Amino acid sequence: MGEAPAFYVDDMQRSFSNGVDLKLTGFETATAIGNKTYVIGGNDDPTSNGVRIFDKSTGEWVIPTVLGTKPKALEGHSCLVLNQDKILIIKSNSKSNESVWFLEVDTQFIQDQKRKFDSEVVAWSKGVIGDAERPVVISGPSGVGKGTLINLLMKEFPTKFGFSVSHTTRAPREKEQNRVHYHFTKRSVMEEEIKAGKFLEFAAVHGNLYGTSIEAVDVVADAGKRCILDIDVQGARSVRASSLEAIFIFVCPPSFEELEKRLRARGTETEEQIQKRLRNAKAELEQGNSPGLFDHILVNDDLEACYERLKNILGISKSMNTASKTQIEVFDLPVDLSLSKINENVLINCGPAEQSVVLDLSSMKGGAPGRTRGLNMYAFDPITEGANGCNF
Ligand SMILES: Nc1ncnc2c1ncn2[C@@H]1O[C@H](COP(=O)(O)OP(=O)(O)OP(=O)(O)O)[C@@H](O)[C@H]1O
Ligand SMILES: Nc1nc2c(ncn2[C@@H]2O[C@H](COP(=O)(O)O)[C@@H](O)[C@H]2O)c(=O)[nH]1
Repeated sequence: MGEAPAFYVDDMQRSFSNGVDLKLTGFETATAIGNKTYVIGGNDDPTSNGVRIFDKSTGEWVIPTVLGTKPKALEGHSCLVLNQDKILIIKSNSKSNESVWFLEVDTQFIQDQKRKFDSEVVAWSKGVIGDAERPVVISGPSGVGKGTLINLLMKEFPTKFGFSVSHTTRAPREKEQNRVHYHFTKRSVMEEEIKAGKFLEFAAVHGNLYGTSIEAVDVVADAGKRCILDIDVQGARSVRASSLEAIFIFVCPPSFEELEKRLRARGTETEEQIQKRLRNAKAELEQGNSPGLFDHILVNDDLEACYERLKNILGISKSMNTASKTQIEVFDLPVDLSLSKINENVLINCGPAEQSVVLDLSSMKGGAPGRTRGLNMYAFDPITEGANGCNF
């Protein structure tokens, strides 16, 4: 069963932790793990960013750094502690596919971030019902044709793929649009955002800062699309070390001379910038072969042939554009619900008049920063199905 939290709520909806009034407001909940009580939700107070922590050992409140994209309008919800390192949050009065969230409070990722920030850190990840397709990281030297290949893919499969719009401190090129090709950003602003933990990865590339925000990847996932990231080799290494579980593809030119020809023919860089990019390309081509980093090496010789090979790697064909996705059943969750847990199953009790819902966590993977995928959710009638060998 779910662990009993070390707080209680009196008749006046006031929660106490070791005798201290937590002064819960509105839709806030309090969940205790060890010495800490996590107060979640409420009226989107910007100073607490939706999470505040009462530390019983010091008797002090702590406002943590909150990473990841938090749920919108986190009003009524129920919480359950999982593995003492994360809190499962089920939003009430919501669609089941939007209802499952995790707040990581002491996972390996959080422990690493706490060391980095030298302060209290928590991170949101959205629960995805079913197994969303793995994001695709495409790397390779400047001018090799990554953007050209990605454009072909997005044009042919507009409903299937979404581009992760990076941040950069470089100036826009003539036809580049802010928020479409990049989020063009001042270095000082981007540095602040990096410090605030908003980036999945970032790197200094050809003298500018580039980075993928957690939000850029979440926006694509929220649109139900498979995310494509066009990032350099350093960025690929960081993503490899994260929980994103992407497919990594390195694009090579047929020769160094051909790479230089393409970069010059594109006509977007000064001679000095071209020289810098070509110098960096040598190092990148060496790193592209680092063991364990890239899953596939793609030589972009003939564009059409290379594009076909890319589609093969991604396991797609033209017919997939129209093929319907496996439908996941969507339930309405009521205003009042409660949670209990047995083994890997969470029972979402929806009240006597409603069918209950089971959230099966056994195939759960991923996590912050990103998504927690592989969840299974189905309606459950405890009266008729309880006797039929279900796990409850
Ligand atoms: N297979 C190919 N054969 C010939 N030209 C190509 C091929 N692929 C791409 N190009 C051309 O090479 C140039 C560079 O391509 P592109 O801008 O896509 O490179 P990129 O890898 O995205 O570069 P960057 O990392 O600098 O953004 C473009 O002018 C493009 O039209
Ligand atoms: N680590 C990251 N690298 C990125 C990101 N977005 C783009 N890039 C890489 O930068 C170079 C140069 O790009 P350009 O648009 O200035 O030609 C190229 O290799 C891109 O792959 C990012 O978010 N993170």
